[in-house]
Amino acid sequence: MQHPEQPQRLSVVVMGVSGTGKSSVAAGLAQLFGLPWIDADDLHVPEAVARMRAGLPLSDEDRWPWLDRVGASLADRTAAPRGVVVACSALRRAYRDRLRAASPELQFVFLDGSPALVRQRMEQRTGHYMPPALLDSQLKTLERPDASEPGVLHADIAVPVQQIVADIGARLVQRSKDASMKVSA
Ligand SMILES: Nc1ncnc2c1ncn2[C@@H]1O[C@H](COP(=O)(O)OP(=O)(O)OP(=O)(O)O)[C@@H](O)[C@H]1O
Ligand SMILES: O=C(O)[C@H](O)[C@@H](O)[C@H](O)[C@H](O)CO
Repeated sequence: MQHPEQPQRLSVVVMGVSGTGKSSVAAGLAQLFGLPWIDADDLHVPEAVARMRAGLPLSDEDRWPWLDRVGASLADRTAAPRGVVVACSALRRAYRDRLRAASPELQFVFLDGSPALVRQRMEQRTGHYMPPALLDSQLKTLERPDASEPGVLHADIAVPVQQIVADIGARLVQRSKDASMKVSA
C-alpha cells in the first residue's frame, strides 16, 4: 500500500553495525511506504560471506566493489521508480559518501544502541552467518555520523521495531514536506 503522504522519490539506507536491526527496520519502512527493500547482505560475493562466517572482518578492498553494487541498486530507477529502502552497514563516512555519489537524494537512518544490547540480540538470533565475535571489529570500524553529515536520522534501538519505523517514517515525511516548501519558496 502506498503511504498517504508518499514523498517524491525516497532513497533510504538503514545503517549501523551488525545486529542493530537494519533488516527489520528497512523491511518495516518499505512496507510503510509501499516500496521494495534490499538487504545489502545479499549483494556480498560468496567469498566475503565465507570470510565473515570464519570470523574475519572485511577490509576496505573487500567493501568497495560491494558498495558499488549497493549504489547501483539505489540508483536503479527502473527497478524502483518511486524509491527503495536498503539495509547496509555503511560503517565509515567514506562508504556513505560513495553511496551518496551513486544516489544524490540519499538519506540515512543510523541505528544506534549499546554494544551490550546489540551483542545480546546477535547471540539470540539463529541462522545468520555473522558471528557475534565480529561485533568488536564492526564497532571499531564504525565512524558515527555527526552533525556535519547531511541527511542522517538517528534512531535508538532500545525501542520496538514498529516504534522506530513509525517515528522515522513520520520524520521522513516531514523532511520531504520541508524540502518541497524550500523549493517553492
Ligand atoms: N528494535 C528492536 N527491538 C527488539 N529486537 C530487535 C530490534 N531490532 C532488531 N531486533 C532483533 O535483533 C536481531 C538483529 O536484527 P536484524 O537481523 O534486523 O539486524 P541487522 O542489523 O540487519 O543485522 P545484520 O547486519 O547482521 O544482518 C533480530 O533477531 C531482530 O529480530
Ligand atoms: O561492512 C560489513 O562489515 C558488512 O556489511 C557486515 O556489516 C555484514 O554484512 C552485516 O552486518 C551482516 O551481519
